Amino acid sequence: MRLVVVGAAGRMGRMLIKAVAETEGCTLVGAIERKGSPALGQDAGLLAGTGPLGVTVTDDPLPVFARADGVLDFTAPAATTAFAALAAQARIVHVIGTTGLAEADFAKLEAAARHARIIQSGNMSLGVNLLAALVRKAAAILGEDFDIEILEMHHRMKVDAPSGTALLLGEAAAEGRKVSLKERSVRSRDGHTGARNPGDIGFATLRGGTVVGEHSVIFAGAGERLELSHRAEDRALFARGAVKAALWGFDKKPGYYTMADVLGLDRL
Ligand SMILES: NC(=O)C1=CN([C@@H]2O[C@H](COP(=O)(O)OP(=O)(O)OC[C@H]3O[C@@H](n4cnc5c(N)ncnc54)[C@H](OP(=O)(O)O)[C@@H]3O)[C@@H](O)[C@H]2O)C=CC1
Ligand SMILES: O=C(O)C1=N[C@H](C(=O)O)C[C@H](O)C1
Repeated sequence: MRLVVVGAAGRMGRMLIKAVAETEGCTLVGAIERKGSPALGQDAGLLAGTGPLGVTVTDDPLPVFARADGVLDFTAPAATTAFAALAAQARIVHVIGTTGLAEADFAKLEAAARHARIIQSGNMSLGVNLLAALVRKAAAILGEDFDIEILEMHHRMKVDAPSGTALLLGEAAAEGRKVSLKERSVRSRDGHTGARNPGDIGFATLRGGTVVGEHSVIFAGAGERLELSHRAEDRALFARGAVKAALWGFDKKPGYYTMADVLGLDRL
């Protein structure tokens, strides 16, 4: 499968280049960065620390998408919606790991998925997607007597909050409870907030150091507490998940898919 990495010089971009180079059946055919990036003109393999791959980083996605089967995209919301339109034009697979997407961005991705095969997830790891299935189940069984709080910690450079994973886990909890996350989520508390409303789903965000990604979903009941947690120890995990998603999407029809589809977890 011929793959392009966009946001090639980013923390995830470099991991993705390495993962593509290390995966049998995949070839890197393009690496894209934004205009003005110091990475432009460099060999993508040297950028990622794999040794030369003969692919030069450019800022012009159009000709690169035209010769690709798929694009791996861990960038930023404005870039991702623009890349989705190009992936739709080229009728290719678009794997999206970018987080911090707003409702309007999701609407653009849904539109692009009429022609592209979009696989989007706030977390590309098997562990987190299994955790989401477990959270859905626990929320359905435990009911509103148990307060749900979602705690996450990431490195100091992360720009969006709550994390995409925290929101994915919140959606799973809301689905389990058959409520709308939008209506029940509490994303911050400060000052005299009053007592907790039964049925709320709370989020707490920590940022610092080099933490790759840690998430806990806490079910706090009367006299007992259940905690389901995941700790990512290496970003390579997400990159391998993204490549797996691209390979899965190769022979699928245009549409909007998630990692639960890729991993077969939607049936749990
Ligand atoms: N779903 C998952 O499993 C995971 C998701 N993520 C998400 O992936 C995203 C990226 O994370 P991370 O790698 O740490 O962030 P970085 O900031 O290190 O990387 C993002 C890269 O994208 C580049 N970029 C931004 N806009 C464009 C554009 N228009 N064209 C080309 N390149 C562009 C940035 O360039 P510049 O620096 O010049 O802006 C940067 O090099 C975040 O949203 C993060 O939350 C991260 C890990 C796992
Ligand atoms: O920005 C990151 O680093 C990560 N982002 C994703 C998220 O927002 O959940 C996934 C992972 O936890 C790392």
